[in-house]
Amino acid sequence: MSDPLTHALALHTAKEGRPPTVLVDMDEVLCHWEKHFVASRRRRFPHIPIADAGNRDSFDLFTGLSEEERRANTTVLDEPGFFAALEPVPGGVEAVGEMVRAGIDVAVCTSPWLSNPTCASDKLLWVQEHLGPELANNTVITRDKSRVLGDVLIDDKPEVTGAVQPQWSLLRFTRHYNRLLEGPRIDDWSQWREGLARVLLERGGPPRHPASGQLTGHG
Ligand SMILES: Nc1ncnc2c1ncn2[C@H]1C[C@H](O)[C@@H](COP(=O)(O)O)O1
Ligand SMILES: [Mg+2]
Repeated sequence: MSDPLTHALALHTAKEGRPPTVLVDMDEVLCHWEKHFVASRRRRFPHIPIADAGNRDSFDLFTGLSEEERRANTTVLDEPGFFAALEPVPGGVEAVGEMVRAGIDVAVCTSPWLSNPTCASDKLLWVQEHLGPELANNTVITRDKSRVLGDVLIDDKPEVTGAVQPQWSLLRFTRHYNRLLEGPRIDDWSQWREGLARVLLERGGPPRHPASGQLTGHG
């Protein structure tokens, strides 16, 4: 008997006539954005206190801050090179490689910090360096992930919304600001197989013939 992911991939491929497309977020999913932010902020502005990474309840960095704190945060986030220097989240690079080897169509899907002049190119450099040129080719940089086609989006943002109804299903990557929300999640990359299998199986109905769209296995 096959494991749940192999089973889910086979069902999806039989129904859709193609393997699933999995979109993978970068900040706080593939790379440690918050840790780098807090360290840079303490280095640049040692006199302005900031909570340790992992201690904010709100996703929004600017909620309830003084003008001085806002300016300090913006200065750090706007620094050229900030987004190329992030450490990988353990297991993420390996998980993406395993997905590709399992035949999954993987694309990186990430939002830029628009006021940082090198953010988008730094994100591409990060993908190229850690995941290789093929994944760099398959990287979507957008402020609106609802417009990106895919079956599953792995993301830490509490609610990923945009201008249209997304086609993908969200598989949450657990972080402190999303830990109380309902829905499928993985707590770290060691859980990606079970998490992805669950979301794919929940999305799939009975298999359909790829060419005719007819239900299969019913006489
Ligand atoms: N936890 C966060 N709080 C505030 N802003 C964040 C957080 N994680 C990422 N960001 C910023 C940094 C980037 O500009 C975008 C990336 O968003 P993502 O949803 O990870 O693509 O938002
Ligand atoms: Mg993120």
